[in-house]
Amino acid sequence: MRNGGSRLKPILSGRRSLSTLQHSTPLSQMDQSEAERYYYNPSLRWNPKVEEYFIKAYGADHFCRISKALTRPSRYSCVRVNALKRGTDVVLEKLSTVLQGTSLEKAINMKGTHRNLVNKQNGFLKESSTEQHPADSRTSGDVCTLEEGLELDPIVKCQLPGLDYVLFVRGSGPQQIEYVTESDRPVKEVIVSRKCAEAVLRGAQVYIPGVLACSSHVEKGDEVAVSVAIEQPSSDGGWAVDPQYVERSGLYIGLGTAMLSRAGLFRVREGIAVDMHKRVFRLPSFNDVLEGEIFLQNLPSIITAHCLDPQPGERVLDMCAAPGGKTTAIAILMKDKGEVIAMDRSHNKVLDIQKLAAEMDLTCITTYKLDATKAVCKGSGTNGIINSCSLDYQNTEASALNMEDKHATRREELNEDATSEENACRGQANEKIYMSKAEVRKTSRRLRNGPGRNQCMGGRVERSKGFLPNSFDRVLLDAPCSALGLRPRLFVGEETIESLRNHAKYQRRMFDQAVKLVRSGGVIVYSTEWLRPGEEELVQRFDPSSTLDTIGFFIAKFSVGNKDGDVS
Ligand SMILES: C[S@@+](CC[C@H](N)C(=O)[O-])C[C@H]1O[C@@H](n2cnc3c(N)ncnc32)[C@H](O)[C@@H]1O
Repeated sequence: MRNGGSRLKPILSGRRSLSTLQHSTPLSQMDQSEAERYYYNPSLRWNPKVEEYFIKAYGADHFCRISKALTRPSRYSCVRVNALKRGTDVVLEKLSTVLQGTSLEKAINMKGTHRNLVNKQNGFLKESSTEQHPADSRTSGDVCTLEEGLELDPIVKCQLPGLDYVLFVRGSGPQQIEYVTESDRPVKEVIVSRKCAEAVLRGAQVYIPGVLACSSHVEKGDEVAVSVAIEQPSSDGGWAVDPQYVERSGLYIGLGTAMLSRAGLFRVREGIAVDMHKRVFRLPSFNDVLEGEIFLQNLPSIITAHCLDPQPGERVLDMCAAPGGKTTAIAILMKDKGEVIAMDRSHNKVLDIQKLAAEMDLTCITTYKLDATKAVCKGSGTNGIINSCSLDYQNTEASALNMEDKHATRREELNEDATSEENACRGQANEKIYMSKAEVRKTSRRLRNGPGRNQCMGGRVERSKGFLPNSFDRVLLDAPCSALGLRPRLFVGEETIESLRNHAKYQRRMFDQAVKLVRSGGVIVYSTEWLRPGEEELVQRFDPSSTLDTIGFFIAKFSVGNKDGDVS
């Protein structure tokens, strides 16, 4: 990859929110290096001190492999079936039909497999195929690995005990893609935010908020090459995204069809911007597929809820619950009987939990906006919930929040910030000689993540002042963390040694609250990322060649004794 450091433009140099990319050279006249930039091989940028620390801790080779593995998605998508609505076999058949009838079929390469769902064996739903596969020679009773299972069948059931409501859908990659046009003209381009690209690599389409820049003259229906704007070192010693930055070698994630003209991409605020038809990593998109019947979720997240082992009729607390993946898994395991209290610090995210619960037809979930570090109430009350008050936001600023909450919430909600403001903000960037550091940070974050949502989404959220000690049978603490370990990750430079350590300190405060909230004899499950200082031993065990969807995840289950003694 060429080093374009000297060609870096300052982050705020863009004149418009959606920059125009200029291409004038026909492909045939491009020099070799320019034509060769169309591939995918990003290298993960770390904070130098974190890199130094991890190299020392894990060894250069192991760390290099971890770093590379993080930039690639897993080779399958993991789907949790809403067992209260459908049986896994029914969903498996439905999914096969849905996938066969659409462009998703190509994505998972179903060709050559003649689906004839006949046999169930060892948890994998097997099929008769005209092609004999070596794994077919195994005798009844053999257990095949996930890799083998997916070789045989594009969709397989999980073999882990108790997890037969989990399906794996085969993907593939990296693929070689030809970025050429018939007319020998340079392919038109769309540059997307990093968060958008990470989702696309996992099978999503490119949505409008993720688009940062676009070639001129893109019309609806044009084929466009999609690349990602990743943070680069900036002149002030930090990191910055410049969607106009010309050095794009190794940052191409596929080809798609523009669903709108360039002008349309400027105008519209939501919807699909680019329908990806050639992906570097082929994984199906599950947008609008069997809504409410399935949920796309990483395997460790599913295992976390499973590990909590919630029982029907119990009272369970999910302390950092949004968007509600684990909350809904817990409610389903409880057969929607009992009470799952799902809290999150962010108003909008609480709405996400409500939306997901409604989509899955789950009624035992109650949501609250509450800071998990203050989850134990000080006063007394009934029913374990103190002084909860109801707040009704209708697209207003969160003016009713006190300042402390407001700051905390703002940090979380920066990713959800204003689309309309963004245009103005970036438009003003050139004209303004002075911008406060906060404004620069905000703008930089938006360039990185895409504009996201506009303030509060509107909707009713209950705000709780906390719960009584010993009031839950089980508590899940899926603590906020660096998420280092979830793949794909295309940039990790913002994590410093200090921030990685701070996650642990913050989590400790939440864990102390969890211990108070669970009753004697109850259970706490704590889950977080793996890659952080002080836990080298765990990381040594990680195999970067694994195809798992999460390469660093830590789950711990604590049985709480008589509360006077220790938690074990
Ligand atoms: C790892 S995510 C949780 C994912 C979720 N458990 C799921 O499976 O869908 C962490 C969540 O913690 C929330 N959070 C961060 N700090 C918090 C706090 N002090 N109190 C409550 N929630 C917090 C964030 O808003 C974020 O939604």
